[in-house]
Amino acid sequence: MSNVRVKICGLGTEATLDAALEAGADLVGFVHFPRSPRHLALDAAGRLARRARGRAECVILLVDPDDALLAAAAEAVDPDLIQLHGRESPERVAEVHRRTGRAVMKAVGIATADDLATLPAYAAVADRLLLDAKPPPGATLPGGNGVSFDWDLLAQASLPAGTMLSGGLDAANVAEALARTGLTAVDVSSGVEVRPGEKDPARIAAFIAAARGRV
Ligand SMILES: O=C(O)c1ccccc1N[C@@H]1O[C@H](COP(=O)(O)O)[C@@H](O)[C@H]1O
Repeated sequence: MSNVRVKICGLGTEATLDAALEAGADLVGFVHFPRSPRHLALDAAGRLARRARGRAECVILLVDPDDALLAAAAEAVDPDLIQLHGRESPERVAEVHRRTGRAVMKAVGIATADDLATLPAYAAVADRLLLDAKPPPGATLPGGNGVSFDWDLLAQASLPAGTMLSGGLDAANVAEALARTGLTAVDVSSGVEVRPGEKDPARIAAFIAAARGRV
């Protein structure tokens, strides 16, 4: 599917950012969450975002940010999208949009069919939804864990256009994930790394080619 939109998340260097842009990434993500091996200070994320400007949408990933962090991230990174990957309520998602004037992508963890019940409330206030696996027991991160959820749960769900699929995707499974869910947008972090936090240009290119059905 050549119209598939791809986000590469957790980029941390100019070289890997350039690799993602050259391979045709539609969105590039920068993680600001100190516990993550992909954590970037806001000024570093801002430098990479300026490098990508005009070539891809820039996303700053935050987890349960307070108002001060939101303002600092908007100022330093000037993101096209703020990805909220914590326990933000629908009311908080709406408030983040109102306060920053930025588009907001809300990540929602999916483990069982019950989790789909929360989606309409988020869809009403978020500019985009991103569906991720819930963290496995003992995980210290709310995302970026390289684990998938049962894609077939989405068969009965009515999802807004542009909803992104994430969680444990890689070049070997992304085509099947797209086919099974019917979604047309994907996000990857661990699946294009050689070790946590270290992106691999060859894996980034392979992932984007596989997502677009070019292999
Ligand atoms: O990537 C991280 O370090 C991260 C930290 C905190 C919250 C979310 C994070 N990443 C997001 O998690 C999903 C799935 O990642 P993976 O491909 O399974 O590793 C993705 O949306 C990332 O943006």
